[in-house]
Amino acid sequence: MKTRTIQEGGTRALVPPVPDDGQLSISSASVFYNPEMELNRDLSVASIAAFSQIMSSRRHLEMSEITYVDALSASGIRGLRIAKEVGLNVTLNDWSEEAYTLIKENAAINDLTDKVRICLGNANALLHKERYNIVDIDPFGSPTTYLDAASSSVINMLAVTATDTAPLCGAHLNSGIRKYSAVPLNVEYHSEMGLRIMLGMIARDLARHEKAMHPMFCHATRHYVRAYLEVKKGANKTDKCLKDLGFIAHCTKCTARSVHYGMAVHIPEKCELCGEETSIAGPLWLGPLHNREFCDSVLVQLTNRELGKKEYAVKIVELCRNELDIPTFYDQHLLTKKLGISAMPMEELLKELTGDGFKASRTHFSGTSFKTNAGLKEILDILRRFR
Ligand SMILES: C[S@@+](CC[C@H](N)C(=O)[O-])C[C@H]1O[C@@H](n2cnc3c(N)ncnc32)[C@H](O)[C@@H]1O
Ligand SMILES: [Zn+2]
Repeated sequence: MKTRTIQEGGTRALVPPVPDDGQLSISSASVFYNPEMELNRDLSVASIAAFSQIMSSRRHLEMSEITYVDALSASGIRGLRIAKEVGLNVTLNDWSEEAYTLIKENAAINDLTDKVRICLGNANALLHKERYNIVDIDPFGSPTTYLDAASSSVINMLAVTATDTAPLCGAHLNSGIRKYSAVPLNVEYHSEMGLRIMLGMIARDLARHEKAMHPMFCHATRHYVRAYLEVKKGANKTDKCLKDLGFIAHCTKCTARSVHYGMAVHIPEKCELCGEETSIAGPLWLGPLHNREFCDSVLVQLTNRELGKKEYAVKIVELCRNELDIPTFYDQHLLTKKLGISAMPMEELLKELTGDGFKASRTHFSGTSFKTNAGLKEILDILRRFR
């Protein structure tokens, strides 16, 4: 296979050349390497390092005693970075023979041959057979077909990427329903919707194995969503976790929304504000997306490392750290456009909301979005005040 050398963080790797048309697709390269995912992998290194450090100090473990698997490795770059830059006991798996050969070469050029285990086989077979402290599922497309096996395998942390943003966000509705056993809505907070639909699915998969999840840090970009979830075993913990599943009722006319916790709940059919019929999304995850202390630890890890996408990564984690635990956000531009007035500076808007006694924060989802516990009516009153 023709290859070129790339460097991410402190790790080098041989990867397939960029296709002639510059378009990356699953069929254009025999082994998939996506340079756009460097940010995702930089954040993985920092997040998994932060989590492993917490584990190692709580349980008096050496980093090399903590097991990590990248069940879908491709060139191996993700897992090799975790081995080299974090020092965990890493297993890399892929079912493609070409990927397997390339991972071996990449382990060798990083002096990791004796330190990592490389497997050729089906990710689900491996994960149903073996237990790992940290399980990473980073597929091309939807992670759902790996979630049962990953839930069976995981002991402490599950990290999951989904790149099928159109089904997740309601743009391809039937595909979303088929893959995630849930109804997403293509609304202005569709990126958060996608993340919460994926998390809802993961919570239900883990629950079948009597495991509960606690999101530590989750983020969405235009091309994917990614979640780092602490996992705990036990029926009671799992029952408690499932209480954070539910539905969102959204009014497509005025954009008011209400959240309804539970799997069998009564959801009002009419918008409480304008009386229009609501659309229902779910079941999805309504609980927190981030743990503040964990985000602080990830920030320390990012600051202390040489990373290609460090600046952007820090910005995302800082925004996530300060995001309110509220399941939807508003887009200021959409609201002011509807009102026919111009938008106010975001800091001003947040100051007005907090001045009126509400909580308010920016979000990492977009520069024009904000979260608040104020109702739509109160938000519109503030925007009109500043027209
Ligand atoms: C998106 S790539 C992985 C990218 C990699 N995690 C990274 O960060 O660069 C997905 C890989 O999964 C492999 N794959 C797909 N289905 C699989 C399965 N059921 N078992 C094992 N490998 C599989 C493909 O061969 C491909 O190399
Ligand atoms: Zn309404």
